Amino acid sequence: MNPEQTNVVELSSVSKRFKLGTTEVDALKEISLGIRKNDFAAITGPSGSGKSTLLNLIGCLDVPTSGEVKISGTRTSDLDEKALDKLRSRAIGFIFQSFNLIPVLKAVENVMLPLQLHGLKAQQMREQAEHALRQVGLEHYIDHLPDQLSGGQRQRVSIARALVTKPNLVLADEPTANLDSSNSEAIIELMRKLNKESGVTFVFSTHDASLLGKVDRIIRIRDGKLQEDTAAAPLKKALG
Ligand SMILES: Nc1ncnc2c1ncn2[C@@H]1O[C@H](COP(=O)(O)OP(=O)(O)OP(=O)(O)O)[C@@H](O)[C@H]1O
Repeated sequence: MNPEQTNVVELSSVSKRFKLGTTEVDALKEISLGIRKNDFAAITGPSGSGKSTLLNLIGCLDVPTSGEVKISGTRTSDLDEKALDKLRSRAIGFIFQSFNLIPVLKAVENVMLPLQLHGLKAQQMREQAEHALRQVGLEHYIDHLPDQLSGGQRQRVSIARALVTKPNLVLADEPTANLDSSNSEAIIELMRKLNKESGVTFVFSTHDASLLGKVDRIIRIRDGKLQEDTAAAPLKKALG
């Protein structure tokens, strides 16, 4: 079997250089890795090591300076902005550390938002949003506004919003950074349950070493370089 067929996203020798005035920062250097279907993976590394930059490239929110990104086998450099937008909105869900909920919209209305690009009727959007809120255990908070919810509940709403379009891949940049330790664990356990039950691939970044015991795969970066990828370990071992 061609291993690429099972990869949701494939990065080949990807580098990212930022220019700030006359200064250049090599945020990522020659990273090659594949995100496989059903992965439950954490990207970890010190502050400034390139975690957010890597997630942004995996999610096609940014483009590499060199190297290649493929989504489900399609080279993203072959797509125009409109095609890339469409691919992103259908295939990838995003979760942010600050939740990014709209304060004047109820939980269910926040979750309905990504469906507006999908040409559904209002009733269908509402039913799908309510289903996503049930999946994250918020069936009793459907009509609450974000400021009537705790931090952990707000992050659950944003997980429901990421899942409502039924993406193959959900990316989360430091999803637990604004939560206390018990809520952080609960959010990772919820993502893991959704990963096991619905087969959604999850990749999230974290500083928090205590969460790494809960993932199947650790992608560790340092100074923009891939330092460790536990998914690659068995292969290396097998090759001696
Ligand atoms: N838009 C940008 N312009 C210039 N430099 C940037 C930009 N985005 C990131 N960088 C630089 O790239 C490097 C990697 O940043 P990145 O945000 O990916 O790290 P990180 O590991 O996510 O950090 P943290 O854990 O603190 O969020 C840093 O040196 C950062 O200053």
